[in-house]
Amino acid sequence: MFVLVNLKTYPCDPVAVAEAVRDVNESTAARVAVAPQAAHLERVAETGAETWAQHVDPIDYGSNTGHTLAESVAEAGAVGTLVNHSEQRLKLADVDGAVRAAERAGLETVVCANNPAQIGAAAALGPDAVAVEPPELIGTGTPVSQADPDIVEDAVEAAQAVDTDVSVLCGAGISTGEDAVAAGDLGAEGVLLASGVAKADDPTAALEDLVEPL
Ligand SMILES: O=C[C@H](O)COP(=O)(O)O
Repeated sequence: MFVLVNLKTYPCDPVAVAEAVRDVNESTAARVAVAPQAAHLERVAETGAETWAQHVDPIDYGSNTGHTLAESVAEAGAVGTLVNHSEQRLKLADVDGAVRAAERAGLETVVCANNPAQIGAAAALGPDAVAVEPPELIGTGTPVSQADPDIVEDAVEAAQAVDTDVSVLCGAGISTGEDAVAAGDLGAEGVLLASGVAKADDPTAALEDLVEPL
């Protein structure tokens, strides 16, 4: 199972969390990665943790002030990127453009979406994976895999109807190993989570608990 820890803009120490991700990744069959803010990518990647960007823009080199270029995050050490996170929504054409930009830079992609219908549309754009996240559960500590299992199963069905090569992750409120196992039982191949680790008093212990049954 893929466990992707998004640090958002939480006031945690990104290097300390990345070191925990690196160490936990070595002790589990799960694949564990971390997505820090763009400004922290290089320092996080230097820890040896698998490092993802939180966003890239649908742009190429040129006059794009304030945008995030896929090649630059790859150069900073990212191996993948989220696209269209609920907190960084894009128009459909821009989701497509961001996925193409990420591919151009050799980045793996996870396109986020709110519901199964959007998951089908996202899967049609050919990312490596999609992640279904009901916005109302994000940051609540109420796990989508237990509070709304139908949305996960329907998202898996919607993605597979479009492209069986696209993996499905789920996110929102995931914080324990039990939540992640429930996600796997519903057909998800991974989980996308944030507050359960980034806001934990002891991120290493939180991660160890999360991967323990995986
Ligand atoms: O990117 C992560 C998701 O938005 C889930 O956030 P959360 O684990 O704090 O609910």
